[in-house]
Parts: sequence; C-alpha cells; structure tokens
Amino acid sequence: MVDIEGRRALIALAAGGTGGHMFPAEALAEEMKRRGWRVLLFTDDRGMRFGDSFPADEIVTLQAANPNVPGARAKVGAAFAMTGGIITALQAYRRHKPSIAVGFGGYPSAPAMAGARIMKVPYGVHEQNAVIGRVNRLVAPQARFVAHAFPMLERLPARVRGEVIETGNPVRDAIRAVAGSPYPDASDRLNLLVFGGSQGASLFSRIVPDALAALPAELRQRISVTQQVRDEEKDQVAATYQGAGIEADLAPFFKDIPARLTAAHLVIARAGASSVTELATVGRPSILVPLGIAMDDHQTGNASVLVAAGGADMIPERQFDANVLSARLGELLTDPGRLAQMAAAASTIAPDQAVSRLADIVTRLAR
Ligand SMILES: CC(=O)N[C@H]1[C@@H](OP(=O)(O)OP(=O)(O)OC[C@H]2O[C@@H](n3ccc(=O)[nH]c3=O)[C@H](O)[C@@H]2O)O[C@H](CO)[C@@H](O)[C@@H]1O
Repeated sequence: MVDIEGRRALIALAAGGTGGHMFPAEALAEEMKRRGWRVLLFTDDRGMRFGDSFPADEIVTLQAANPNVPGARAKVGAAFAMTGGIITALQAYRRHKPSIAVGFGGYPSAPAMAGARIMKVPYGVHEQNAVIGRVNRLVAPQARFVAHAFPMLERLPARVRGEVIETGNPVRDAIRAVAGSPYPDASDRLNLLVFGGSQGASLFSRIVPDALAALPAELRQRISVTQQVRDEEKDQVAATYQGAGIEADLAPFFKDIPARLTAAHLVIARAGASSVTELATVGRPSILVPLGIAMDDHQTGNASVLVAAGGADMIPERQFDANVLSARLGELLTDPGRLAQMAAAASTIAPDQAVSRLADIVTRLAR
C-alpha cells in the first residue's frame, strides 16, 4: 500500500473504445497495482468490452462523442455528451480524490482530463502513435507531461507546459511474458498470423486468402493461417482456404494473441500503435498495411518506425492486392533466413521498460 499526503495513492486512467487505447492503459494499471496503488478507469461503452480483464478498482463509463462530426444537430449532441461526461467525471474525482490522472486518448479521455483540470488533479497524457491524436492534442497544452511511444511525435501543439518524454508504448503483461522469444523453427510448418485491429480486417479478408491460394502447392501445404475475420466474412474466407488446401483458424477476435504472435513465422497486420509495439516486443517479421482512413495517416508513421529498423515491409493500402501480396509472400516464406533477420531487427526497437518509465513519471508528479 502506498499513501500520498495521507491518502491511499490512486491513479485515474482514461482510455477510449479500441484495444489500441485500452491495452496501454491496462499495462499501466497492472504496473500501478504492483506498486500498491488503486486504479480508477474512465472509459466508454465500447471500452467496457475490455473491462473484464482491466485491473481497475472501479470503472466509470463516461458519455463521450466525436466533436468533429458533421452537422449542427450532431455537434449539439456531442456537446451535451461532453458536458454529461465532465459532470460524471467530476463526481468520480470528488469521491475518489485521485493523486494523478493519465489520458491515453479516445473520446472519453476528453471529459476525464477536463474534469481533472477543473478539480486541479495533475494529469498527463500518453500518445501511442507517431502522430498525436485529436483528444491528446486538445488536452496536451495543460498537461504536466506528454509521454510518447516513438522517437518522433508529429503535430504536438507548440505550447505545451509540461515535460515531453519518450517512454515507448506500454504493453500488457501477457505480451511482456513472451518478449524476445526465440524465432520458431521454419523448416516445416509456417504459421501466418493476420489481424486488422479495431478496423481494417475486411481488406485482409478480401485479399489474403486469394494471395495465399495463388502460391505454389508445395508452399501452401506447409502454411497454417490464423486470421481475424468479421463474422459475416468467415464462410467465404474459410471456403477459399479450404479450396486451396490451407489450414486456417478464423475468428473475429483472438484473446490469445500473445501465444499466436510467439508461434508466428510472419505477421500481416495494420499498423496500429500496439500492433507495431507488440511485433517489436516479441520480435516477429511483418508485412504492414497502414489503415488509409486513420487520422492524419498516423499508421504510416507507426509502420515507418518498424520498416526503418528493418523489421517489417510496408505495402500502402492502394497498392495492396492479391498479386502484390502473393509475390511478397512467395519471396519471404521461401527465405527463412531473411524472416529470422527481420525478426531480430524488429526486436532492436522494442521499447525497453516503457511501463516502468511511465509509472516513474506518474509517481514523481502525483500529489
Ligand atoms: C482504426 C484506428 O483508428 N485504430 C487505432 C486504434 O487502435 P487499434 O485498436 O486498431 O490498433 P492497435 O494496433 O493499437 O491495437 C490492437 C490490439 O488488439 C490486439 N488484438 C488484435 C486482434 C485480435 O484478434 N486480438 C487482439 O488481442 C492486438 O494484439 C493489439 O494489442 O488506436 C491505436 C492507438 O492509438 C492506433 O494506433 C490505431 O491506429
């Protein structure tokens, strides 16, 4: 147990609805619990999908909405949601009296950090991407610190009062447990892991099965695919793999990604921040296809970090078709030496101690 100024130390975390924001917040929650703190989480209904595994003493759901939606009526709705969210956050701050708050981005971070400011609770933000997100950009100027994942951080507001510190992206304990696992033997089976993250699996459902089906039969027979697919696409994808004689395990979400990453010889993924960080942490080669609609093209920024290290190939979405992918897969899957080299190169940018660095800053600034 840790006390700060006579109260049991408590951190308020805020993160929005995708795994990309929730998992880094979960990693910090795990670390603060280890250090004897209590944890309060602010999230939204979407984030509650990750609530079961989140080590929080209390979870408060906030109304939150995109303030940039087109249309006057939607904007008024968003303003109401924001006000409602701030009121709920203020009630929780009064009840729990946190020593510090940290926002990880996503809509619920906005009312949660606004509430912290009103209650004079020091707060910091963590940005997971190479380009700062909208909510973090909005709340960064008054933050006590802006921690960021990659060496570069684009579009940071000019006037930021607090410290700007590269910490890396915190990863969940389940990923840290398999950090740097030896590259699997590639002389027989070849495990391919394909996932899209919160959006972006559909493109893979359309392209990847055809690309694999076009590979030579002797290579196809050695491949086992694990692929994240939407429910409505599952039958079609399964049929293509079956027709091509390729073993496939298909699901809308895999809870055991750490084990599947460890077993993978090659990964095809989007370039969300956690995906990129996990590939580096476990040390696996990848073909990255940044999500074209991502705000400020931040996924290309994320992917570039792994590509520059030599750990990944990038294919822009507009060039990503079955022919291009099949050719790239044909080269990589028949060159295990190259895959192992890429795996080692990916590991060189694994964030060292990101979570404890972040926890140290939090502990120093809490009051
Ligand atoms: C569409 C969009 O705007 N996505 C953004 C979103 O993350 P998004 O959630 O799409 O992407 P991330 O790569 O950051 O995280 C995905 C997470 O889901 C996990 N996973 C994935 C598939 C699966 O079956 N099981 C599973 O556990 C991955 O291991 C990873 O931890 O927030 C990230 C962090 O701000 C951004 O970098 C992304 O660009």
